[in-house]
Amino acid sequence: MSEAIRTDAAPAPVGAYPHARRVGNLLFLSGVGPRQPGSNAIPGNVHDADGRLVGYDIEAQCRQVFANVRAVLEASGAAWADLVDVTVFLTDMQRDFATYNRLYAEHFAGIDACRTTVGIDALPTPIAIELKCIAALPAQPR
Ligand SMILES: O=C(O)C/C=C/C(=O)C(=O)O
Repeated sequence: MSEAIRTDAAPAPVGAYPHARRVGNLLFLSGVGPRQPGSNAIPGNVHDADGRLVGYDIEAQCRQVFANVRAVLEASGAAWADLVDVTVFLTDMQRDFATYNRLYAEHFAGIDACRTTVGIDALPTPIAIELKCIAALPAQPR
């Protein structure tokens, strides 16, 4: 069984891809950032009068990206506890790792998902964090 999942509860993809794809009991999530579903606003981003990004709040972005991952999981019939592998992309590792790592620990306590954190130059939208997740659903349907 293979099924693509799309939902209005998470920010719209910025290209030709679904929010997730389920293959058997494995659920592969596309990369998701902290844009707000329905508006594309990015929590904590600060712009100058000309609209240029002059600062951002990594804590607000972390909380929203975790909420967006949860929304995709729930739209797919999965739960936060089903996460087994998480890849995290940060555009400013030096500035943001400690805050992100603290919030990650709060959200993933008891989950024991594997994790990899990668520093990168940029993401397709002006965000500071993106998550790429894999979940394993229980064998029995919920
Ligand atoms: O969700 C975003 O804001 C940006 C993420 C984009 C991608 O992961 C992609 O285009 O592949």
